[in-house]
Amino acid sequence: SQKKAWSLSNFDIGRMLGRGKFGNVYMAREKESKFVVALKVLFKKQVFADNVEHQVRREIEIQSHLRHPHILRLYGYFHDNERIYLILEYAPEGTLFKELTKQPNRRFPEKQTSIYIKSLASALIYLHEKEVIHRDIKPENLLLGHKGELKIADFGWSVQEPNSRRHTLCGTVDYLSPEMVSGKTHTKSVDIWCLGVLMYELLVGYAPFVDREIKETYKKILKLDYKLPDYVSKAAAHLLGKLLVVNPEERLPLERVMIHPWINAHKN
Ligand SMILES: Cc1cc(Nc2nc(/C=C/c3ccccc3)nc3cc(N4CCN(C)CC4)ccc23)n[nH]1
Repeated sequence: SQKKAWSLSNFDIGRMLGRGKFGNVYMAREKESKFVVALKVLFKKQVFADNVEHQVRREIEIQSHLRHPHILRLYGYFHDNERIYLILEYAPEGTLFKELTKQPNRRFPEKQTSIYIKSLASALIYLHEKEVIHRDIKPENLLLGHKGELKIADFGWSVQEPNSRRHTLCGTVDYLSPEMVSGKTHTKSVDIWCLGVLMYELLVGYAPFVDREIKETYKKILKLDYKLPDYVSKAAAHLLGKLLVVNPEERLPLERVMIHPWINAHKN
């Protein structure tokens, strides 16, 4: 809800948090309230050059109406001659990508992974109810709140962390679903595939179909060619087998993910 007309003079700008394809993200504080936000700056020249202006409008329109504990808030936006500014919720614990690299063996324990996956599934159910799909939920686009809770933070932009591990400009191909690799349109079910790819990456430390050659990754995706290390539990392997399914119609519905035994094992 764009109640107030914001401008740069309302904010003290802090440190740069990350470098995006269309501009950078800074910590900022609203002067009157001292409320800390993240300010995402998009350069109009870059946005128009890449002809994504309609996408920016759509993303702002969608994101500003979403209210969910695991989806990063967009509080408002404003622009000047050169830039568009998005006023975003500040997530104080950084990106899941960074947290993953800090873990022993660069992978999360199964209990922690199940908590992340359950949060994401509930956010995706909410998004699907609002007919919003394909939030590319890779670790670079997931942030952590002050209690370490997960927040989907993407606007559909491929954001490159300063030392991001994936250097393809359009974001990694590791998360592409078979239907997208074969150029079909994507439906909500693409998010269930991406949830499976993310679950694998958090448990193992790298994506299931990763390869040096993009063409090889595509082949592996289409053939469902991935290996499960033996330390992955049977229950986790069972859920992965229900998410990483080539036929979009056969993937486990998100409501079923929420009640899967592996997801709720940490309850007891
Ligand atoms: C939109 C947003 C970001 C955000 N918070 C943070 N973003 C990014 C990195 C952001 C980024 C942006 C563009 C491209 C790549 C990364 N890094 C962060 C790093 C943080 N720290 C402090 C906590 N440390 C454990 C890790 C480093 C804290 C918040 C961060 N809240 N809301």
